[in-house]
Amino acid sequence: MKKVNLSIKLQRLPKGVISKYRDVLLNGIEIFKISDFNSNLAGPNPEPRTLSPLPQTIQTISHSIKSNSIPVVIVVVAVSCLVLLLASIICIIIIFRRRSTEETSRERETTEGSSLPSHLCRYFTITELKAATNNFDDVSIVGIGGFGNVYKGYIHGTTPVAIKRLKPGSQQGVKEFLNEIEMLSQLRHIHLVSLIGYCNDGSEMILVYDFMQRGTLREHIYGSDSALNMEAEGRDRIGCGKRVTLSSCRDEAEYHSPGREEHEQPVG
Ligand SMILES: Nc1ncnc2c1ncn2[C@@H]1O[C@H](COP(=O)(O)OP(=O)(O)OP(=O)(O)O)[C@@H](O)[C@H]1O
Repeated sequence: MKKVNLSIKLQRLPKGVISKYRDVLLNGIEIFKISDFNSNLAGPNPEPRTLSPLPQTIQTISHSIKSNSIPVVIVVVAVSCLVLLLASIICIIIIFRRRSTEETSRERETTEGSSLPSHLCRYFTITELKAATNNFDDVSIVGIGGFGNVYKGYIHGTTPVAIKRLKPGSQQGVKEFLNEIEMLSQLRHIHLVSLIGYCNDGSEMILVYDFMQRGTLREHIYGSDSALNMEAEGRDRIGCGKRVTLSSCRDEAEYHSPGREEHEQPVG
């Protein structure tokens, strides 16, 4: 039998430590023999476990703190899971909504522009053109023609374009709009302004051209003020000159639609 010196120490609780056993008196001590793992009491005592440096009371307190914090941890984890779940649901809803909106607008674009040659020139949405012209701000207007206001806008942030927006009650209508798109999207010539694209969202009819920095042929030859005060005779001459220019263009152009109305083109 292994001899072990046993000692019992009685002392006051350290300051600040609260225990429900504070007033307990030591009446007696019971000493037990510890059985081994086979419940056998015959052998020597097993090696005593190294005691924790903390007194039992402190262990009890820390244990009670631990057991108190378990529900808090559970609540925190549960709330975090709930928040995560809600966030994922919201994300999924947003993604689905965005996808369905994109699909709807794509469908609208294809149905509305189905009769138009979208493979030859680009289809712009009204949102893109609003962004390009600062919501069709009057400050962006560079000219007014028979079709409507012509705005200077920027696509891809830097590329300047002329945006012709059909005004309500314009003399030119759907037929001219379609004719312009079909003809100009197939006709490319160095001396003719290029049609980049169009927009037909809702009731909008908008044409997007290369922006001609130096204005129209008329403005280029006569200046913008003189063009406004031109005599009828002068206008006729320009009309004639225009036809000459266009007929020479026609010879060089890749394609010319026979139904195309000849009119003045801005110059590059
Ligand atoms: N591609 C362009 N680049 C720069 N300015 C342009 C462009 N197209 C038009 N403009 C400006 O807008 C004004 C009006 O042009 P627009 O072609 O609409 O008039 P229009 O000659 O009456 O033709 P239409 O009758 O076909 O509308 C022009 O005088 C010009 O100042």
